[in-house]
Amino acid sequence: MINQPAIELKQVTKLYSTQPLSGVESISLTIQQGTITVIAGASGSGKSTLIKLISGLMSPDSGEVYYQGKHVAGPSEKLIPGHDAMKTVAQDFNLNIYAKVYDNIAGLLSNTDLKGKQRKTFEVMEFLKIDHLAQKRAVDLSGGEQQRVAIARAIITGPEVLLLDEPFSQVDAMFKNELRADIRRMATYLGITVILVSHDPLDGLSLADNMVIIKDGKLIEEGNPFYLYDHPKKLYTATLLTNCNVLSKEDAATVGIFSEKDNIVIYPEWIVFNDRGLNFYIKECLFKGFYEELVLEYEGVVLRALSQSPGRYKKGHWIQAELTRFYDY
Ligand SMILES: Nc1ncnc2c1ncn2[C@@H]1O[C@H](COP(=O)(O)OP(=O)(O)OP(=O)(O)O)[C@@H](O)[C@H]1O
Repeated sequence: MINQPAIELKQVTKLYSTQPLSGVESISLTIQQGTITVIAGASGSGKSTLIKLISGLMSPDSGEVYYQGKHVAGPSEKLIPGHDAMKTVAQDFNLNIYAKVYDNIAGLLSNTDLKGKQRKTFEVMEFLKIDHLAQKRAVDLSGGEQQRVAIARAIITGPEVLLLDEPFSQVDAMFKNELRADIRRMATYLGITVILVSHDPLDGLSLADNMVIIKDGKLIEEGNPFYLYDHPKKLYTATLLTNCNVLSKEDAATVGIFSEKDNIVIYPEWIVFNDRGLNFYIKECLFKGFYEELVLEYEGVVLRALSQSPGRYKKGHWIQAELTRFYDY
């Protein structure tokens, strides 16, 4: 059910004794049951460490992880590490690559009820649209198909929480959309709480109920993706979620924005072409399909703007553009 905390992290710290120290520090986070949480951050920011801590595959140095109000036991407290209600799909998929898809999935169920085992395996394969691949060896599948088999293996035993480590890293744009839809179906129809980590937050914008931004092992900001995109409290969030322009206060003043803060952020879509704006020189027109990115210059200050009329503006021409919004940090 939505709006019941499934997972709670209280001041969780796990530091590796590297120089400088790395890991995660003092992370407090609440994850509601049946929701999709996307943990986004650059490579090395601590995302994989965080999901290992949540699922009990690693113990925190300090702080506590709770699942449904109960302490999550770490590897030293359990014979088989990992919380029984949680399953992780790691980046390497962990498949038996020379075995058939069917056996990769069915092999996780016991043989006490063979008919039930077959039925359940086909149910899960159908749910993930891989039933036609049942007799193929995993090694002969595409990366996207292997990913689905890995997810099928993870959900066949009915976990309550599914953790996905970089599920979008090896798949093309078309498959990303299908994968997003599958993840949403698992949360909606199976009631699974999904936590996924991605170094590219744009992968998660349309999927996440809650987005968590981490940087250098610290939780920077979290919230609904729409709100985070539109009202980032931190410069880092703005630069991670958007391809924004970041100006110094001096450059901002040149284009008519006055602030005492050091960084002035202007999203490309906040630059509007009308006759109220400054007269910019068009340095570049970069065709992107249904839109164009224009690189504009005004007295040495360069800004990227968007045009939804490809072909309309030309490199070397001039254009009037108004900067309608900004944030300062
Ligand atoms: N077992 C370990 N021993 C020492 N340092 C580690 C260990 N595991 C991770 N680290 C370091 O901790 C930091 C966080 O690593 P982690 O794998 O959690 O980050 P990540 O955000 O998942 O990165 P990526 O996106 O590259 O997978 C990195 O600097 C990494 O080098």
